[in-house]
Amino acid sequence: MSQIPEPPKKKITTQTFLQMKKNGQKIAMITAYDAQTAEIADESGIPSILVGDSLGMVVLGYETTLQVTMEDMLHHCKAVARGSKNALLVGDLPFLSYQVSLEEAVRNSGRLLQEGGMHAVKLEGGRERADAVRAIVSTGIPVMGHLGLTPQSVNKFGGFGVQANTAAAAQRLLEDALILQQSGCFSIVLESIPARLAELVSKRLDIPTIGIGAGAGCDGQVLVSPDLLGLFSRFTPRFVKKYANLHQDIQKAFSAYLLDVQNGVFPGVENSYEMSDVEWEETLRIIH
Ligand SMILES: Nc1nc(=O)c2c([nH]1)NC[C@@H]1CN(c3ccc(C(=O)N[C@@H](CCC(=O)O)C(=O)O)cc3)CN21
Ligand SMILES: CC(C)C(=O)C(=O)O
Ligand SMILES: [Mg+2]
Repeated sequence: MSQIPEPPKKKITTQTFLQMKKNGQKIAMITAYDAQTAEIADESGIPSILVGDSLGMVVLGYETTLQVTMEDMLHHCKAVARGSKNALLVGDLPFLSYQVSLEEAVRNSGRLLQEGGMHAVKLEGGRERADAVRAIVSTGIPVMGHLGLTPQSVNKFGGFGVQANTAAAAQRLLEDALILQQSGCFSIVLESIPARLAELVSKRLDIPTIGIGAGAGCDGQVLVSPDLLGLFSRFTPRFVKKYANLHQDIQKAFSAYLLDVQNGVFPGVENSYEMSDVEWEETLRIIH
């Protein structure tokens, strides 16, 4: 077999995102919250990783994303940054970190880059966040928008249901998307909206849309990694496709380990350490 090394994979930037849309190349993104997952994503050639505030629901055990803090996000952003080499890293701004003032929005975005090792930030909302987007982008920090089902507003929506499924709401979402683009966003997540609306919005925008529950007409897709791995099982949104059944696999492994321990089958000699007979004889001689 030839031993020609693969050319080093190039670092993905926000410019790559824009170029991929121009070239009609679909953009794949997954969430990650730890170094190990980020490393595997990188090995797989996934061009972009989102450290989502879904962290709160899939890793930390909260019912919603509202409890997630900047400190939580930074802790996991740092881990992902340590595990990733080439992916464009986007950090979610948690609830209350960008809404109170433009100063806080810039400060907290900067922290995700300076301390967290991210390359860009994501925030939820449309026209009401245009000033925040402009302030952050003017600092040199790329911003990804997020429209449709914005989970930090779950208490306003009354649940995690589909959004923008009326003509008026669809028109408003398109307007918000155009405002976010105008305000300087390099990309927008479209979550849980009708597929044909997402396709229309994607065609109207120059910046790439990244869909989750928004159909095949988006410029890219994002999924929560424990969802696509079949690891998270408290609920499964319609938009999730499971590419593995890790929940079941891990449960089987744990059960097998439990049985082995109970039956004295584990550890075997192959999992144990020994000392030389000479040292052992000496040990028995000096201990009583
Ligand atoms: N594991 C996980 N996956 C996600 O995609 C995700 C999170 N967590 N946490 C943050 C947000 C919340 N999201 C959610 C959460 C629940 C539904 C859901 O239950 N959807 C149902 C319909 C619910 C309804 O109509 O009220 C579905 O069948 O799709 C969808 C998106 C998306 N994000
Ligand atoms: C679902 C994605 C878009 C997200 O915002 C998250 O993981 O927090
Ligand atoms: Mg999020």
